[in-house]
Amino acid sequence: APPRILRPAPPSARRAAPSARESWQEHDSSTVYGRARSASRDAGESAADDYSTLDVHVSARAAAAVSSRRAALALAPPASEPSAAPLVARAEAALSARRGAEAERLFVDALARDRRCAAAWYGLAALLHEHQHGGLRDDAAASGGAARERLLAEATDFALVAARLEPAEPRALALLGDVLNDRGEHREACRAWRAAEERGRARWRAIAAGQPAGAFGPRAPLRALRVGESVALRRASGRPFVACRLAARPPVYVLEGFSTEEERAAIVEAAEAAPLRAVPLSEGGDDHDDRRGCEVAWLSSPCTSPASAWASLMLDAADVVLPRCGALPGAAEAEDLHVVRYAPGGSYGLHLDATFAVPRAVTVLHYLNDVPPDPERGEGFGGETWLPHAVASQSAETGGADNGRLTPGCDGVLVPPRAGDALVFFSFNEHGEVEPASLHAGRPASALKLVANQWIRLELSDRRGLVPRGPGFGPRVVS
Ligand SMILES: O=C(O)CCC(=O)C(=O)O
Ligand SMILES: [Fe+2]
Repeated sequence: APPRILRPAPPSARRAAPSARESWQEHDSSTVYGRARSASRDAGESAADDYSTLDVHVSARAAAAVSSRRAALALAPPASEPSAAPLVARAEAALSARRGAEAERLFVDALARDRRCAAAWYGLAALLHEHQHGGLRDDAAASGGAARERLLAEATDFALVAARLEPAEPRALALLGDVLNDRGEHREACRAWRAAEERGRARWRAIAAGQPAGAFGPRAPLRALRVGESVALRRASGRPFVACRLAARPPVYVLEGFSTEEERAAIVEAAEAAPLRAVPLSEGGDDHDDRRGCEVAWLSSPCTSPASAWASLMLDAADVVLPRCGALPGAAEAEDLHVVRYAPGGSYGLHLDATFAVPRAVTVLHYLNDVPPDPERGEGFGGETWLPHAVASQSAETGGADNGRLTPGCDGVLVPPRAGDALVFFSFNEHGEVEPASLHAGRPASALKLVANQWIRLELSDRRGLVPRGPGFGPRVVS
């Protein structure tokens, strides 16, 4: 899940002087963060998506910011390529490979060709947001204080422009929420997230309506397994593994022996060489991030690095879990690999991986090392992944003692990290809705714990992608 780091935002100059109006600018009202101020909205009562209009101040600031970036980059005037699309595709690949400076040039260049290119505005906002989190190798991680504020202010404007230009898309508003949250503008962040969810829900309702049964669930043969049953399979690469079903709702599986030692070693090595970002313990502000004592890094998906040592791991896993459903746009697309390294004692509190705006249909959590049980505290303190509400039949009620409390080891599913295993669970139910029982946690680790999250989306509308493969792939039953 994207980290949300909260720091108090200094009162900043939010309103720059408006400059000349361009044709793509429309509204001229006094707004903050792209919406008209009104008493009821300020009280947070309205969840209406009023991001489909754009204030002239915001658009003027965004245009000025792009122009000054363009000047700073000393880009030649746009000439040869008439279309922004190829530039955006290259920029997205550069961003995924953490080449921030190159991504910036390309996005800015794309906007010089087409000022209405939503993907470029969104990409620039994502880039700046990631900069301030230190998730890029370039200079950016160093920027703190005022520089950080400036980056986030620009990211706010860019996300608002993108949200206006693609009114059916949730991604820009989800990002806007993250950016505002980072600025300490929590109420505004909530509005943006709510509006993103509204957009996402409408989108998934429409898509789900046209799907055959099971489109959102596990593919065969995982689908047919009952809880407690297992089946011996082979990865497309030929490696044998065993799939075992752990819960019915949500569908939860463990794929035993799925990754190879070489793949795990390569992931760990690359993550340590990548800009690992610490998720701080509190003090200075990360009270609201429910991770403790861990660091995170992103590694490129096979889309941008088809030759990476973990590309076939991700492709094979995508193949095993989701049905290839022609009507569903981009089924089996994955984000970049999200590596988490927990120090002893590190943990990740209960959370959902998916929202309508961030439709992570399936989580494949690759365990990269063995974590021993805690000799004193026992179950639930060995870095297990816990899904407290997971149940063994569709109709079963969630567990819990008389007091209604759920306990690791008694309730739900508790999966110990074992090198090579992959935990698979589905965050969308058969109706294409987010499944609340997919709530999960990383329990306190007794020792160093390394995992890699592979999030497979129903649709991949942001910069991270995995090239879908042709028909004919999929796990083979070992006879
Ligand atoms: O570390 C774990 O066991 C869970 C990690 C997780 O849920 C996440 O990174 O989203
Ligand atoms: Fe998670």
